[in-house]
Amino acid sequence: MLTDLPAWNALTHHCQTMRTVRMRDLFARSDGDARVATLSVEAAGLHLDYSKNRITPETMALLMQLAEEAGVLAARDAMLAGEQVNTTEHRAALHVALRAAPGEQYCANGEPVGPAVAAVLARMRDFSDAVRNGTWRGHDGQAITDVINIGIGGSDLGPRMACRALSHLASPRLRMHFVSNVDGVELTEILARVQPATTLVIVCSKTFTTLETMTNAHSTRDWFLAHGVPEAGLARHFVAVSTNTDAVRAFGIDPANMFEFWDWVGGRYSLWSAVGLSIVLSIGYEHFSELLAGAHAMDRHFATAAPLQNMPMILGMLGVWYRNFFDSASTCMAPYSASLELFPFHLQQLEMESNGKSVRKDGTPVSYRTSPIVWGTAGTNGQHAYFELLHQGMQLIPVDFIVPLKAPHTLPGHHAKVLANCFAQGEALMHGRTLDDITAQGVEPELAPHLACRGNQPSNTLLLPALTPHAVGALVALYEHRTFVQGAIWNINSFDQWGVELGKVLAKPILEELNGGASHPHDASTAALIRRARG
Ligand SMILES: O=P(O)(O)OC[C@H]1O[C@](O)(CO)[C@@H](O)[C@@H]1O
Repeated sequence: MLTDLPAWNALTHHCQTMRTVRMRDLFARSDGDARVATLSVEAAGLHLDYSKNRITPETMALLMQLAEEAGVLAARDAMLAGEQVNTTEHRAALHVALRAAPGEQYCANGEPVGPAVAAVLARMRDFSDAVRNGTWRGHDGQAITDVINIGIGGSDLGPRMACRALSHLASPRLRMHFVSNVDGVELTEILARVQPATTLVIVCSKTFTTLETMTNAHSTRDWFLAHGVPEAGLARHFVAVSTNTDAVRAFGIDPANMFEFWDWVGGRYSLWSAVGLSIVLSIGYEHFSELLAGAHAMDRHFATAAPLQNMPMILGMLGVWYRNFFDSASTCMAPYSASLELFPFHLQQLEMESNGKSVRKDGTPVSYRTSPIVWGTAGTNGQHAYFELLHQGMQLIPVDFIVPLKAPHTLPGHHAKVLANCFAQGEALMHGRTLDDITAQGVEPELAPHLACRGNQPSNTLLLPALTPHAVGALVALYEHRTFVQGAIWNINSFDQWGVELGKVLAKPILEELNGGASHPHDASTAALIRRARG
């Protein structure tokens, strides 16, 4: 039992002390520089300063002791060894194999996966080169100008986020579009902007059965046919990314135009696989290789660095510290870069679909908190929206500031303002503004309480050298491994997602009823809503 471990008990006691410690006092001591040096770490080109946390070196030692006692390192090694760590689906979770260096060998179910991975990557390279250089053309011989990725969840969020993050490297000849929502609005808007003869569609779905994706794919296919593309010409406009060859064929896409991936790749860990085809098309294979190399560098770091120097372990255990010992319910992601604006959405699926669980691997209920709510938006926008609550609200909400040191553009003057605001927010959250501070400035006593900022709010600051594919790859892999560390501590299966199935199952009979079919039994509220919708 996690809560019976010696380190858990030691942390429970230690937390009593740390609740009363103010970070500004820790920084005010003469060893402030030493604190920063001790509580900073480098990995895969990223720099993490985690000194603005409610911790001391003793806290970190205890957290790593907990990781050791809870078997996190053994769990990591089992994942890397290709064991079936996804225990309910009896699958390995080998996303690291998708970005392995040549010569590294990973096996799923005892079979080496490297050759299959390399073969698909080679096909992705050849295909994307052909589309990008105009060799692959639409049915009437025109070059492709627009690519639509139709997918949802992991088949959308990862590639959409990466294309946005690296849009400064995108081919000016290819416009990328992403459709996920089944509501038809996204698809209608995109189809109004593209021409069928010059549009390539990627139907991206691990299962090739997902309601949203298949609905959007069928509507798009109908749109092509209605706009003069003959059935025989569709092969120039549709490719598939999937694990399900039969369903791809049944949809009408030749398996020769299918880019395969495998059941040991979880949807939310799949942007490194053929699911990243849209990324390759957008930024080119060389850049995609650098993205993989950045993730690989983080994988090697995670696999080999000592716990106290191990960035994913540090971030993961800090998350456990606040979630389990301070009962913090949510965590805020604040990338100070519009290019990274979709990163919090990617993380929402990564963390909450992975660790939003309440039973342990053996099916028994957990007796402690699991995944916090992950939320956030790009800075500096967030400052003018919800940061008030971070500074003056009631809850403890750790913040991760993520910022590239160089801008992906050449507009003068902007980036220093981004950095200044990012650093200032971390400083303000940590330092706060006490009544004494305010009174010393001569503020009227009635106004003073309204100006006070509680401070002592924890944050991490993660610096990327620039928005290079390598740095973005390392960043995403860092958070994948952070999620893994936390799942291992909580002893839950971070690789299944049975909870989302229930809603999918219940939607089927409701859809039949909305389409005029017979009624099914429902609770009174749902039945009334269906009656209203039917009119
Ligand atoms: O790629 P698929 O099979 O269409 O699934 C899409 C998404 O649906 C889920 O299975 C559940 O929402 C995700 O885990 C997955 O990324």
